[in-house]
Order: sequence, then C-alpha cells, then structure tokens
Amino acid sequence: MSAPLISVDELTMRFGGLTAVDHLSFDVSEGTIHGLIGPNGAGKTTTFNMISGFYRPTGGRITFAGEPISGLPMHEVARRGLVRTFQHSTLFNELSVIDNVLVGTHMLFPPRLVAAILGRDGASRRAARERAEEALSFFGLHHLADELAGELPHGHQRALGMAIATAARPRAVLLDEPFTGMNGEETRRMMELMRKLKASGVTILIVEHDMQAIMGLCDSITVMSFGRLLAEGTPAEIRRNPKVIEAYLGGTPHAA
Ligand SMILES: Nc1ncnc2c1ncn2[C@@H]1O[C@H](COP(=O)(O)OP(=O)(O)OP(=O)(O)O)[C@@H](O)[C@H]1O
Repeated sequence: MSAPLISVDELTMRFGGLTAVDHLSFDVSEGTIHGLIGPNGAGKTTTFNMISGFYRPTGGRITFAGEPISGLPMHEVARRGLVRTFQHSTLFNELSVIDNVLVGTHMLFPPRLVAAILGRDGASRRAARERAEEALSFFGLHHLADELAGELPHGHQRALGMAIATAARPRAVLLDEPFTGMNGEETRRMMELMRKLKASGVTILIVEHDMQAIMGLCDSITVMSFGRLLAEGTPAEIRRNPKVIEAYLGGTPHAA
C-alpha cells in the first residue's frame, strides 16, 4: 500500500451548537481513487471544504504530502497541488471553452501566482495556452475549444470543470458530486475520464451519491454518518458492512 497523500486526523467542524464533522480521521493513499460517502447531512461537503481550504477547521489536522495544510487558504492549498471542483458547474457560459480553462487557472491562484504560472510575456502566455489545450485534449474536448462553454451538453461541461481543475497539473483533485445530473452514458464516460486521470498519476478524492459509480470506481471508501467515521474499506467490504447498510436504510433520509 502506498503512503498517504492526504491525511485527516481528528478533524472537527462546529457551526454554533452543531458539530458537522466530529473527530474524523482517514487517509487517502497516493495514486488511488478514494470515495467519501454517507447519508445526507453526514458532513461530507464540510470535510471537503476543510481539506480544500474553503473552511478553517474548528479542530484537528490535515496533512498533504506530509505537510500540514489545515487552515491554509484555498489558493495555498491549490499551490501545493491539491485542487477541488465544485458541486455545481462554475463555468463562464459566455466565454469559449479554452478561455474557461485559462480564466479558471486565474480563479484558483492569486494574481502573483497567475503571473508566475501564465507569465506576463507572450512566450509564457503561449505556454499557458498549450497547457490549456493539453488539458482539453486529455478530457476529449479539444475539438470544442472555441465553442461557448454555456452551449456544451452537461457531460461536456463537467469534463470542462475537470480540465480547469487539472490544467495546473495538481497532484490530487477533490471532486464534489461529479455525476450529479448525468445520464447513464455521461456517467460511464466520466468514469472513464477519472480512470484515465488516475492512470496519469493524479490522486482522486470524490464525494458522490451515485453508489454504482462509487463502487465501480473507487479503490477504497470512507463512510461518514452524523459527522463521524462509520466504516472504511474496499467497495466489496463497504457493500456488505452491516453498519453501512443500517445507516443507509435505517430511516435517515438519503439520496443514494
Ligand atoms: N455553513 C454552515 N452553517 C451551518 N451549518 C452547516 C453549514 N454547512 C453545513 N452545515 C450543517 O452541517 C451538517 C453537515 O452538512 P454537509 O453539507 O457537510 O453534509 P453532506 O454529507 O455533504 O450532505 P449532502 O449529502 O446532503 O450534501 C448538516 O447538518 C448541515 O446542515
């Protein structure tokens, strides 16, 4: 088993009197696809928000590649190679597909870093464009580079979200419900893209309600319930775990 790339230790988040995440610990091994699942309100998105630097944890530690990242702002986390996508599409509909990738890099990093990444001169801009084109090719979108993002079908828009997140060549991506609103064919294609991304060496942490996709895709799964760790294991182990079955069928509303 490879070393953990992301390590979450006793992570806690309180909103007033509500403890959304309660002393949660789990590891994500480098080079794997790791699922974070659980019934509605279990604390998955809150956990994502803390790992990606969107929320500052109330307690606990997060390390990425052995370095503490808890409480760092999102662009610092991204600069270290850990990038997230959002649950809902955050594209600029009126911009072309390629410009979304170029602008998306600006959104992830502060101006000082964007200058360093994209460059101030023509040569570095050309390099940035090449990198954006490479990201589009990787996700099968190159032929759509000059189309308006808002006119792409839903599946392609989600693939564009992944191209934006990975254009800066992160070491890990956090994907928040990437299959939401997809039909069977789009889901199947997106799963293929994720396997391809994993094969390229990127570690993937994914929050998702589509159990079929999660079970088919993940190397390992962490299950949360009421903010706490409920179970961990391979898809086969999780599928037959009585605590997991109870959490999903035991009266808690869910969308799985
Ligand atoms: N900003 C916030 N302020 C107050 N309470 C919040 C906030 N964000 C989340 N919560 C609460 O924390 C708990 C966990 O929510 P969270 O969205 O992390 O769960 P989830 O597992 O992602 O749920 P879902 O599957 O429905 O997206 C819920 O009770 C939710 O209402």
